[in-house]
Amino acid sequence: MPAALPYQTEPPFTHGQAPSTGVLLCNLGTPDAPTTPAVRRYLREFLSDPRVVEIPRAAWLPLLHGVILPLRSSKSAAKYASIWMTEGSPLKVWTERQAKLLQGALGEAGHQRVKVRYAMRYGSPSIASQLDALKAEGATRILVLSAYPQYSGTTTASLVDAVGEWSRRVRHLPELRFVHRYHDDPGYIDALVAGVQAHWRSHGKPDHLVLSFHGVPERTLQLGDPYHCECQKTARLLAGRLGLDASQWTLTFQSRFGRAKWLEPATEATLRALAAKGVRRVDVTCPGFTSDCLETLEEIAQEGRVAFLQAGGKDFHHIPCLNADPAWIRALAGIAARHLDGWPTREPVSPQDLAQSRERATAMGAER
Ligand SMILES: C=CC1=C(C)c2cc3[nH]c(cc4nc(cc5[nH]c(cc1n2)c(C)c5CCC(=O)O)C(CCC(=O)O)=C4C)c(C)c3C=C
Ligand SMILES: [Fe+2]
Ligand SMILES: [Fe+2]
Repeated sequence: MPAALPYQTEPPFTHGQAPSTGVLLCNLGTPDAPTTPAVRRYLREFLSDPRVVEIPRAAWLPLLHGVILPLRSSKSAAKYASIWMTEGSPLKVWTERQAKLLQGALGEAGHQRVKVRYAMRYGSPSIASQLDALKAEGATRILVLSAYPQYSGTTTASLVDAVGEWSRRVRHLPELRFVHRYHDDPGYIDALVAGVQAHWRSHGKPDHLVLSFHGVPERTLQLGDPYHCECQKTARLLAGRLGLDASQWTLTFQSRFGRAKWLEPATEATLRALAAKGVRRVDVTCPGFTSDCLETLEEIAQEGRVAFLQAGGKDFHHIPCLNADPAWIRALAGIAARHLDGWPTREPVSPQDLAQSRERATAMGAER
């Protein structure tokens, strides 16, 4: 028996039929429901990714399956239940809206033939299913747009891995491009500035602004991950544009996981220290998260608030993420358009040409 081909059978690209370009907005992923089994499934997939947990598999997997999943799934499910929206998980709700709005914004910017979809690295809709869908819709070029403004091996590189996994079973691949970072993109910074200023117009200014980014193990910095540096740059640009001097803001890292040392200063410890120092009002915003999610709505807006108030602070504000803010959608469209512009179009052979080639090959075979 001949070995089975690793490829699926594919129809030829549909020549000249719109749309020929796809944009895939990729975010981290989230459980399908705020229940223990759904969170367990999600965490199992997420925390089994060697990009996320860089511990030798033989040591990590027994710990994950024997301790972490049994203990964490129900605790995390309760946290998810506290932030769940009628339409679903906030991360997914916002990412889906962003994709829809991005479709419109790209159309207005002259990219009418571009089809936008969104996907999740873990959970659904999977990256593979959405790449299949774009290809079936005729996309001969696909721009993979990360929802993370700052590059990290733990997140951005893992999106590339998932696309690579998909490509291994595809014969006629679309051309692929990746947006790895936009931590200092002027449109992104402008949208962040406008979001903070709008909050301050309605609620007045705080004594101190905390810019909280998701943490990663400190070891990744020593090993060459640019994430720490890109967070610093985003924070510097944002604070500068807000006219804050160094004493008025702090960059922190949240969401520590496990026993290893993570990037510091930690958000919660900083909130407690600020309160202890006599800071009465603190505002926290999370520029590295483009959508509100568990980490911003529960860890910051709920747990962070309690930590600050318990330590003696008087007033705590969580400034929402960019979500579906029109300035952000414009920025996202600008980022995508700059990667699409100048991407030369070379349509694959037409179905007619393909049929002729096949006929010719068959005829030559018959002559021999
Ligand atoms: C080793 C663990 C983790 C690393 C490294 C990590 C990096 C990292 N994560 C984000 C963005 C998000 N993380 C979210 C949730 C989340 N993160 C971890 C662990 C690591 N993250 C866990 C276990 C969880 C799940 C929730 C929990 O049980 O605590 C989310 C929110 C997802 C949601 O459904 O709302 C986001 C977003 C970044 C940007 C990052 C590295 C730069
Ligand atoms: Fe995370
Ligand atoms: Fe968290």
